[in-house]
Amino acid sequence: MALLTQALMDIESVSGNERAIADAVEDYLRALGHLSVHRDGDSLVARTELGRAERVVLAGHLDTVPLPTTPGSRGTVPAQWDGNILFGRGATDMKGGVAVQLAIAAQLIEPNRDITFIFYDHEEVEASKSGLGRLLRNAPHLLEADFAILLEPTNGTVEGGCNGTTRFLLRTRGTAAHSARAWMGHNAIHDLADVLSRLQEYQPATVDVDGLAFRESLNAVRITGGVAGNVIPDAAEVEINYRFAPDKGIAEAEAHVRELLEGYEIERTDGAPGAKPGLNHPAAAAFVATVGAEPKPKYGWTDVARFSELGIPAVNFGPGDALLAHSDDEHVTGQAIRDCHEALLRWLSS
Ligand SMILES: N[C@@H](CCC[C@H](NC(=O)CCC(=O)O)C(=O)O)C(=O)O
Repeated sequence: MALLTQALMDIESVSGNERAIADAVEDYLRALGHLSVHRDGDSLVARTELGRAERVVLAGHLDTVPLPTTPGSRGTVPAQWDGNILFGRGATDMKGGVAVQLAIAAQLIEPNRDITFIFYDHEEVEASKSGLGRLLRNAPHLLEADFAILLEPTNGTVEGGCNGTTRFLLRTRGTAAHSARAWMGHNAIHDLADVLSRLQEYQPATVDVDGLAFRESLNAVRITGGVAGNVIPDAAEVEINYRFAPDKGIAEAEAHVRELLEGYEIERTDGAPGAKPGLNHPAAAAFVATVGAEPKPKYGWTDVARFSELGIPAVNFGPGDALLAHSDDEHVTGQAIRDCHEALLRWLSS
């Protein structure tokens, strides 16, 4: 399984560049012969059609965040082994999970529930580009199910629900002038100092939702401004990302950010609501009991939100430590991948 993970990691698939990995996954699924396979762009749906009483989705995205830029980082492509630890982009988020999906697709010809395997593009970027969203528009019938498991990294436990995420552009405007005569202008970059200190002083909340403690985050994630080394900048822009607990929706999250940054020009550019854990739903509760470990909250955003919106109970359960996701040091152990695989295999064949 770790070698399958490595093979997937060796195919660079930063969001927008999923064609090669989708081709490889499609060839693999079609060669199995027992699944009905549907391709939509760089997303794939492969289903058993056994007429079982229940259908479960096992879903994972094929894309990754960009490769690290710091020289010497090990969370890059191709993957590399250090002892029994596999380093590289996508190790935790989430090619280990995709490898588990593929292994189960090959091994379980007669599972106890029908399985819909979904592999999709463009998860790590703005919600409007999501391959899963596109699948839902183009072929909603293929996604129908009683329960969904997202193989996002959860380190041996179930992570319930997910935080919501929303992004904003805050703009300041000044007056351009020669930087040797700065008093003739107004520096738009300097105006961001107040914005940055409000963000730095902000104390993010931890919100209890259905017994799980969701930690929120509010951060500047990108900053731009300035046209030349001798011009007072007349415009500057900071991108802000707010991760908010699933007790609130996008409108409430937006109002919170606008209140904190009152007085500034702000545009909301993206937003995806979170999902409450829903672990008291019978299907989710039964799965949590099978896994056996104490469930935790999912701090990142995942497509459990999309399935929950569709009325399909969903949880996160996949190999690797989410704390390493998107880091320059992304890695996963072979054991973590095997443990996740065995737990799912047990649940789908007992
Ligand atoms: N449309 C969203 C997509 C963001 C998805 C990404 N998810 C993860 O990293 C899950 C891994 C984890 O936290 O366990 C995210 O949260 O950034 C967006 O626009 O941000």
